[in-house]
Amino acid sequence: MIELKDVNQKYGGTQILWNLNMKIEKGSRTCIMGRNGVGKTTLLKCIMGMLPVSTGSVTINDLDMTKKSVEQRPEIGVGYVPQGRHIFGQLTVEENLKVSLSCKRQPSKTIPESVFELFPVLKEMLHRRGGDLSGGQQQQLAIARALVLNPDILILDEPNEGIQPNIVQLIRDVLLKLNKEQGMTIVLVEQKLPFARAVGEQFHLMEKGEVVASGPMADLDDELVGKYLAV
Ligand SMILES: Nc1ncnc2c1ncn2[C@@H]1O[C@H](COP(=O)(O)OP(=O)(O)OP(=O)(O)O)[C@@H](O)[C@H]1O
Repeated sequence: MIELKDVNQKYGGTQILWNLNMKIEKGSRTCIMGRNGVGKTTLLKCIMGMLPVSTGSVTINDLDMTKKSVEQRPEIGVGYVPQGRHIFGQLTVEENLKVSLSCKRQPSKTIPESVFELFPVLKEMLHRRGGDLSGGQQQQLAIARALVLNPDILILDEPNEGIQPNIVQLIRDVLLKLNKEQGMTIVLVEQKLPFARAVGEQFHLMEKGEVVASGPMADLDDELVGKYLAV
């Protein structure tokens, strides 16, 4: 389980997260939602150790994550697909995937075949430079790079931004499959309601750095959508 208790976070003098509390159950599919700028990416970066929390606690399976480095997250079984993908444009698809293998959790030096079963285009593009791939292919690579380490928890920050509909469907199917067949916990920051509803079982809705509503996805009704998501 991922648990955040009374988390405050500041960029310099500007406070972004305010006494934020959130629980994400093991094996769940959870969507974190909210309008632009409410602090969703900041929250994920705090979970990933990319930003320090000012006060409060972040635990994963009862381990205090505020004391662990970014590099220790994969060993604990946490995979991260950042907003904007951040693949290495000058490296080939194969090299991008192998970068992850340098992490201790994966004893093998071979890219698991399972990532190519999920994203067959990556096998075809294995020797192509990351920077030459389309946006949709880059996103598949970014997800595959996290999966190479066989995480128990996969955290994705708006994986569908600027992606064509057939790849959005593929990503949806992959996330559902990973959750159903491997029990992988899926944590998704998502602004698009249809995708969030298709993937998420649980939601947390954020506004101005706080969680304002949480529950099963069926409880995300028109009133909440109108109040906290509509633009
Ligand atoms: N490096 C930074 N320095 C200062 N302020 C920042 C920094 N990064 C983000 N912010 C501010 O923190 C607030 C929350 O940003 P964040 O990216 O976490 O929101 P978000 O909900 O993920 O938004 P989006 O949906 O647009 O990605 C915004 O007001 C943003 O301008």
